Amino acid sequence: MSGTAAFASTEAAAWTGRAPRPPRVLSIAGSDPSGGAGIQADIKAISAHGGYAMAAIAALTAQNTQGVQGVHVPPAAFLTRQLESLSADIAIDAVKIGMLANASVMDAVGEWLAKTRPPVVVLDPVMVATSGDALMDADAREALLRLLGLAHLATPNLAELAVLAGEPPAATWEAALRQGKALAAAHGTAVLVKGGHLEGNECPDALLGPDGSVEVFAGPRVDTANTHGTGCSLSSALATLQARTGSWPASVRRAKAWLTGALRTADSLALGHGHGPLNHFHELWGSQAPSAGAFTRSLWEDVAPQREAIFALDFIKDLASGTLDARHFAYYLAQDAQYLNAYSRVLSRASALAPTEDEQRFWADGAQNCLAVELSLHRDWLSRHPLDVAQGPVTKHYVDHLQAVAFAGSYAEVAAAVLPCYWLYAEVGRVLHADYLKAGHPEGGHPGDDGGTEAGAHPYGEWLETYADDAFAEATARAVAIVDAAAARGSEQERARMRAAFIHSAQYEVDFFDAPRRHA
Ligand SMILES: Nc1ncnc2c1ncn2[C@@H]1O[C@H](COP(=O)(O)OP(=O)(O)O)[C@@H](O)[C@H]1O
Ligand SMILES: Cc1ncc(COP(=O)(O)OP(=O)(O)O)c(N)n1
Repeated sequence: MSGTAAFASTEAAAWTGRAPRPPRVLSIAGSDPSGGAGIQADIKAISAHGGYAMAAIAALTAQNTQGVQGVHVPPAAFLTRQLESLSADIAIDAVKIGMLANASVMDAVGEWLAKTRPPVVVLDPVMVATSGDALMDADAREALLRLLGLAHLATPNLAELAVLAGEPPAATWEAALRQGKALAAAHGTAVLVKGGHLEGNECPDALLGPDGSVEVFAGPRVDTANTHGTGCSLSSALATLQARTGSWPASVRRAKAWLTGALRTADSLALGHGHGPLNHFHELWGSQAPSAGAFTRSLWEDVAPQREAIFALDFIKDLASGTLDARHFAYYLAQDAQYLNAYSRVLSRASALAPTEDEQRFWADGAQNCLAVELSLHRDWLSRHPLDVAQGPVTKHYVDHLQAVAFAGSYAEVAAAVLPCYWLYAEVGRVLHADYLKAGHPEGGHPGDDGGTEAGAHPYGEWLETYADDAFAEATARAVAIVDAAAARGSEQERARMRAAFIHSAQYEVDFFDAPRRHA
């Protein structure tokens, strides 16, 4: 989706906490006295993302982790009084809307929004609690749709999406995306389709623009029953991050990484007997520093969707089978040469920031190797497959991201950002090389120096052999260990930034392998 370039620069500012002042974020929602969802969750999520939280209470509930025992809706006119008191005095940077129980409350909020026009409005169309209890009157759909037109982003779960779309609940992710696209186009509002209620190991979300744009955010499904308030917390985090970064994709990426951490550590709160709350302040409260290897193991698990995506790419499958279009291969090499040049500079930055001489030397060696490989690409491959290509969009975005981290990030963050290039490349090399040998190709059974293909030889055999290089595997193991050590020394917040940088780079690795098919 467009906006990725803008994302690279604004995101770094958001992550380094250099926003000039906290955005003022208003939640208009219902109260959950157990603190897991509603206003209480919103205030925590806004605060966790550096916003100043305000709240106008649209409903009171009696609820706990097991269900909703009662709902009281104050008169809509009193909600209007709360809203007008606020906007008469305080400039509001973002609004998150949650539980609005009936049409008159929705219309009151709609009137105030139309008058006030806050710069960011996120609508989480709460209808039913995780426990299954109804939180919205069944006849309020039309009023909710009117409100949708006043929001910049709506964040329905699959059941809510179906109600808004006027269709049965989507049974597949593809069907949900179709419903989300139609809703976004019909109301001129971006829609975040959420995969929380899907089955399987993955938990994707997708940002659908009213212009038909689609950006999918992969994420692992966390195995926990403590999911009370995920939708409330996500939408509040998004409103706050959007006010800080001005970029929806950047906000979704960051909020999702945070939410995954909040779910991962939710069980440690051990609250109630039903669906307990998320750990909103997992980045602030910290936990014990991770034990050796645990941090990078969790990173590896985080990027399971990216690893899977790489091996599902036509580029990788065709490279392995030898059927890859020579033009695509040449494009890949040309981009790789350009990438390596920039990557070398980022490794030099890691070297400059390194806390020990040993690590300083390790990254400096890596930087030098990149330049050597770049040179050999030009000498050995690009001279045989000449292709005059400018820097492609994926190369640019990947390099922008790395440079943003190198410019503004700590040593630990830079190390985490450069790690996927080592680790995923080594993994691809390991798997492709093993398949290559399994298919009966002998070591050294590659084309001659003239670039011609000998009968029966794999056209990319030489390439695949250099891919599975023992020295590179060793360097990868060392980079992994360095990242673990840096994570153990860092704070919980720094580890969260490391994780975000790592996941971000891993996604660019996928895009990089897919770029020849899209741009060659
Ligand atoms: N078990 C889970 N593991 C990881 N992410 C989850 C899990 N459950 C929900 N999410 C995420 O929480 C957010 C809310 O999603 P969802 O549960 O679909 O909506 P709601 O909370 O409104 O019912 C989404 O970003 C979704 O991907
Ligand atoms: C007051 C209030 N607002 C919203 C909800 C919904 O929260 P939950 O059931 O956890 O569902 P998501 O927030 O995950 O959509 C609620 N229970 N109470």
